Amino acid sequence: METSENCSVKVALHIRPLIADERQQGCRECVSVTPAKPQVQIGSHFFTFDHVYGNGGSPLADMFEECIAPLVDGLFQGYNATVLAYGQTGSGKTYTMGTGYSDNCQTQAGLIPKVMNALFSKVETLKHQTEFQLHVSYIEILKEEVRDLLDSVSNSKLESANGNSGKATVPGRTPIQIRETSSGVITLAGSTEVAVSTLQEMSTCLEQGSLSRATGSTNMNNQSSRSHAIFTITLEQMRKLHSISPDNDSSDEDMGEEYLSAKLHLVDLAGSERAKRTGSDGVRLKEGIHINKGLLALGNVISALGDEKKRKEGMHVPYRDSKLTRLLQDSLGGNSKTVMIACISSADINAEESLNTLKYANRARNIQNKPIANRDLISNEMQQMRQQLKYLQAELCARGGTPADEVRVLKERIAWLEATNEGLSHELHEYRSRCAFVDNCEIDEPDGHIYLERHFQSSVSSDHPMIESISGTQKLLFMFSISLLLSGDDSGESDEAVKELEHALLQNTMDKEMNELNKRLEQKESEMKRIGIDTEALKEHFGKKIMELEEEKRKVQQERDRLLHEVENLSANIDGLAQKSQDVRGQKLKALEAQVQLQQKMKQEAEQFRQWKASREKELLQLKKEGRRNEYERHKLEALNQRQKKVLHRKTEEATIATKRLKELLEARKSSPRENSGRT
Ligand SMILES: Nc1ncnc2c1ncn2[C@@H]1O[C@H](COP(=O)(O)OP(=O)(O)OP(=O)(O)O)[C@@H](O)[C@H]1O
Repeated sequence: METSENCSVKVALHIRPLIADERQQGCRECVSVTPAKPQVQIGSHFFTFDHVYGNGGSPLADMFEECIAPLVDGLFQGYNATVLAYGQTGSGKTYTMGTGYSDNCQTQAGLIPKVMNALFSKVETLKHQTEFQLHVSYIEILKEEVRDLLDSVSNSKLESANGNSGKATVPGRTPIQIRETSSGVITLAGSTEVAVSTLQEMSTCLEQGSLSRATGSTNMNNQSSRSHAIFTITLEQMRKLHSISPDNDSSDEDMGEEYLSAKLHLVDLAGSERAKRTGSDGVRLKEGIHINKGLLALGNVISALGDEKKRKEGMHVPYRDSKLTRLLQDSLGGNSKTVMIACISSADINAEESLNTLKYANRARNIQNKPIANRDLISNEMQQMRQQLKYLQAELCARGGTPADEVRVLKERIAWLEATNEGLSHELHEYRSRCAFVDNCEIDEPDGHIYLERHFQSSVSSDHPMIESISGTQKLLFMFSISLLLSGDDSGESDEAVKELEHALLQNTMDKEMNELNKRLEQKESEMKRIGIDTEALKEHFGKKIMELEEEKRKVQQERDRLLHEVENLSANIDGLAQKSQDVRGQKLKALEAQVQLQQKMKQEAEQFRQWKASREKELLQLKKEGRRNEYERHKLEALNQRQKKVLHRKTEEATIATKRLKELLEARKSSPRENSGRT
């Protein structure tokens, strides 16, 4: 695949005009568009988007050409694309996308039908050079479940089961699973991919699927979409590649094939809604809750991706929070060119929801996608080579001259070099054959004339080193001999001249050698002389040096002895110090030991004291206890004493009374005999 380039999500705003219901309610428009600018104002808030359509902005009819057609073109270059319609319920998403399309109401054709038209007209123009294959799939996410809108079996079953289209999952049928390939591409396992080859076939798929989509009536929309729907067109192409000749821009050479594949997701989201306003309950309410949940997850993904700081910090993007965000993973922050169509109603009754949508869409503008052309590996390599070729051509242009000129010059130069090379090879060949011929001649002519001729021809120039070495008359003779030889004179004179020449050469060489030897001898003699003169001085010099060295040695020895002595002293000192420190350490140790013993003693004494104190306390307690007992006994005895005293007192009183009575009785008895005696 190609290297990616960053491209932000484009946002187009569609402002729906007031509908009949709203007019009846007396609603007013609350959104205004800044003239000639893609800017809107709602209350005190201003928002700028890539495009604004409706309500004073560009006409909605321009939306396809301005926003979507480039995506369709991109499909043919292998770029994935996504068109995403977002907005509150009843804001015009289905109207804009054209998912509610039917052949009978072409007037309201939304974006999808236009995409299909553009796609097939382009296929038609390119079909001669490219092989195309088109597939469509159509799914919806209803209550967090992915459903296949093109599965005729499930849909017919549904229809017969419900008497209605697409409202529940088919029992026994495996629900569509969302999978992620190793390269991070999101796929749907088990969804139907219908191969289509005509516009009619694709329209039928859209119409059939849209009929199967879950819709329902709410207070805010008669035909409200109750699910998020994704209509996906897959375009595969196999292109023939041709090289472009630099001379004329026509293609001339077949360069193999290129495979490209791209997907276009056309997403019609369910609208955000408030149960109070839609008046939904039961099933509708549950649907609404799921719809809002999915949209909230989408909002969180948009927030995470749209915040540059968070993005740079590599913050987690919660794609896995819902099926919707998982399916749109590539469309938001991934490999896709994405256009979001934010739909709002201009009615003041919807102002709050519209403001929310504008904020949501504004954040989406910050999302950076990384679209890449989906080529197979070989095609990709080819593409890179083609790009390299382009660069090289551009470089040639930059250096001056058109690439065609440059190429022509280079071609001419190559041709000239080839011709020169050929000439030189030819010459070489000739020389080789001549050499072979001369060698043969040498063998055939033992008198050596040809041999000499060959050698002297090459050395006939007077600045040849051999000739240079011959001086004066010899040189003249030599040159003369050669000229004789070369003149082809075959007489006895030439033989003599040759001999003379050889002799002269030999003599010359010997003279030279002799001279050389004499020179060297002279050199040696002068050297010997110089050495002989200097011997005494040298002896003296080295004697001095030896003395100096001896002196130095002596000094060094003295120094060494001194240092050794110092070291000994030091070691003795160290020993003394060590002894001292050992003594000090011993004393300290003793002191410490004494301290420790004292501490131990104190501890023991403290322990003994504690024990003694404990026993005394115990004794005290016992004594107290005994004292208390004694006290108790004393009280008891006192009480007894009191009681006994009382008894004694009572007894004493009784005794006194008895004594008194006895006394009385005795007195009475005493008096009675006297009376008796008196009577008697
Ligand atoms: N540009 C427009 N011009 C005229 N009418 C429009 C326009 N846009 C939308 N409408 C009308 O507004 C109504 C609601 O539109 P639509 O069903 O497309 O909304 P929606 O956003 O898809 O709602 P939901 O989320 O509930 O499915 C429809 O009657 C539609 O015809």
